[in-house]
Amino acid sequence: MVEDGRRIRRSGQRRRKPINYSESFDEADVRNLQDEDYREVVQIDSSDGTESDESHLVSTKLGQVFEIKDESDKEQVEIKDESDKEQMEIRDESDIEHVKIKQEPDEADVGEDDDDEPLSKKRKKREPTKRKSRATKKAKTPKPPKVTPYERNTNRLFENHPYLKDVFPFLANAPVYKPIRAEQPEGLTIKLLPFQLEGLSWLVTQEKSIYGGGVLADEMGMGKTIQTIALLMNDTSKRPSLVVAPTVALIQWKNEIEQHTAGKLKTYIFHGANRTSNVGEFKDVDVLLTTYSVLESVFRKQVYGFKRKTGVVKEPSLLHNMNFYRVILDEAHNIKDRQSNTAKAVNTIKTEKRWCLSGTPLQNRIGEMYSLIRFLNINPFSKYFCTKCDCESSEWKFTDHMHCDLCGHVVMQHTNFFNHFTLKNIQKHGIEGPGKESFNNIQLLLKNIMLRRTKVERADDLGLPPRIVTVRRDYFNEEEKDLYQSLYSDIKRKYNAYVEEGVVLNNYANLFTLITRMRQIADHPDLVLKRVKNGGEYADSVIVCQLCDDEAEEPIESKCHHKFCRLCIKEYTESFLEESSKLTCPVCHIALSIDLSQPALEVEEQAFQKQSIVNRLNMKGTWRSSTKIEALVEELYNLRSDSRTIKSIVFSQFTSMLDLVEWRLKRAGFQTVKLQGSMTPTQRDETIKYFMENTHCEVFLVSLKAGGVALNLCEASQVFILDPWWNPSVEWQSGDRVHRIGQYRPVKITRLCIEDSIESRIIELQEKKQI
Ligand SMILES: Nc1ncnc2c1ncn2[C@@H]1O[C@H](COP(=O)(O)OP(=O)(O)OP(=O)(O)O)[C@@H](O)[C@H]1O
Repeated sequence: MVEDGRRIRRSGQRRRKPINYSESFDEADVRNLQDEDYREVVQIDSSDGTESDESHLVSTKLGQVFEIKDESDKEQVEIKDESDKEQMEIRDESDIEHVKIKQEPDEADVGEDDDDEPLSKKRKKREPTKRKSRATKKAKTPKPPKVTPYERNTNRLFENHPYLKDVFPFLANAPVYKPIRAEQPEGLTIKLLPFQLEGLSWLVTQEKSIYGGGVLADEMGMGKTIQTIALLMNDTSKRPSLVVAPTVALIQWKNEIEQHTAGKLKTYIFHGANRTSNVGEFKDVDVLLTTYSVLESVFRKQVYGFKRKTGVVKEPSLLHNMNFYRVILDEAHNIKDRQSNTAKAVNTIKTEKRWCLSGTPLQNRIGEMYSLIRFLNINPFSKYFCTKCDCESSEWKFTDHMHCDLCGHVVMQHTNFFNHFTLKNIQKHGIEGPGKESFNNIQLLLKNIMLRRTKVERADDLGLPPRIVTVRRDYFNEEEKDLYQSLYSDIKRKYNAYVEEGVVLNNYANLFTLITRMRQIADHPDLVLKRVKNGGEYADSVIVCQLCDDEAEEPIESKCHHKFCRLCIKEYTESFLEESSKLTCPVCHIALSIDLSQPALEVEEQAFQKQSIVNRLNMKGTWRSSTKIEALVEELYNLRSDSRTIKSIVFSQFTSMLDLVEWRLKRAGFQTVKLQGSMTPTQRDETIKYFMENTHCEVFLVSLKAGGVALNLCEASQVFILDPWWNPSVEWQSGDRVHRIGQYRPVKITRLCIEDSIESRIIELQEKKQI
């Protein structure tokens, strides 16, 4: 029943006009594929061509797994999720209303309408004439328009917190941002481009404003780091600053600061086991650099403690006991889950100014902005308000889970400003009517706290060479085709059996894994045939992702002790947006509980090498390459020239694929380096340096899950993406590693695709969406 109900709702939603976020968020690029499209991709619905209710539901569900769905559905699903997620803290207004109507009816609630309705319905049947005359009477005395639950709550909010009325008029009347160029800061050795000088001027003005910071959201590779360093140099007496960045970007930050300030700013990397515990060492430090994982870890140890023989020990966090002048979050979307420990860890840092840097501040949902707004402390957007009295608070304080610690009113009577004035109406109305107003509200807010420029807008300043994206299409050889077909038939058979038994949803994770296998075969059959099996020879020494069956990249662990690549489990959990209550562990099927931003589990480098697929295969004897690998080899051969080295980056989401490619390329005479998740920041930095500085090193193999963001790899001008990723923005980010300032050669991005496999369908649908 529930499923049917859901299906009906969804089909209703599909009729709604699709919502295009990108209109308002520039290149927010929330491009998902339609669920009809998804069925086209996977084609595993009932074999007779008719679509059962359940198959429809599941194809829709699976569509969400791979983010292939209708945009209007997306809106519903995404926002619904937000309200689900915020169930405890940010209540649904309609819920509040529902409860209120029952608990304490007021004038509006017990209006004529409510009482008359059943009676008038009855009369409609029995006394048509009388009913008509009454209608005429009514027409003479028109009723005042009904106040919607939303309006009622808004009124109550305004009654109890009058200043809230002025928030949006204030934002609307704020001076419009006018690009003004700042002076090049003294001591900054890199000459800022015109738009970067404008950026610096905005950063300085913004710090002086009531917001004390904001979001610098220039497109990737336009120099957000440089502009921030310029801000640091603009007034060096304002210190210390804390930069929180992903591990992969940490050393890059240090290098850029040192290179471009001629050593004027003293840096300290707070990372690794040997980091100091003596705050005195930070006395002369201008910029402290750390990672999200370290910050989360020290926060956790301070708040929750850790186990020792003597019991739980709590350790004060050095970073949380310092007073910073400013905190800068690089790749700030790392805190988009506001309930994660990482978000809590950054929110509790003591600082005067707060900055978020991100080329993609909005990856999936508008709700993701909330976590950034909370960090930035943008009032009243980050606050909770009581609709019954003047109580307001930055924290959600309900010790007994029922009544507010401050005012005693119940949970339902509290709401969050951002949620009420932006999310709720978009959830209910899309961008029509009140939804449009909420959309405008978000735009007003962003206009005041965010600066975003795109490469296209600033093409003249940047002088970037063109970027060409092509798809190279190949066909399976006979052997691969047989294998693929048999796997495909197996999946189809299993799927149909699940449909018949009515247990498709229970086998969701199973299907997810099987489809990953189809994608792995398109790379090389050995990824499936020779994968590390549970309990197998290497199972103890390596961490295997329980979703992709590959060596886990940035492995993280669920409460039920199962381990996954961070990106795999993230995609998996995001696919349950509509029904988070059904989110179960793909291994043991109990309700899944996992902190997606927890620090990655440590992997022994030696174990990592020992278990490489290359060590498991007989590479010298009978090993056969694959269509995909040979296509890459051919492309790389074609790039060879006598006069110069053309460097390439090869991305794959499967580390085993990178191992095979590495082995094959070495045999073909290519010098390669490889970046993988298990490397320390120093190892990563040395590997990047080796590639950039060594002319003979032609190919850089990068795990999409580990190195898709925050890398500067301008020495290369060719990018090969070996396997399409469900979320196209992850692929675009990889291309931006080379198409950035400092690139003078035309950039070519080649996506390798096996035409007669699931890959061609994914690419087809991604292209369809981009038109
Ligand atoms: N004005 C400039 N002159 C020369 N090089 C520059 C300038 N601005 C930035 N760069 C270089 O361009 C590259 C990209 O800059 P940066 O890393 O700051 O971009 P970003 O916007 O932070 O990128 P991402 O979002 O990918 O992290 C860097 O190598 C940087 O040194």
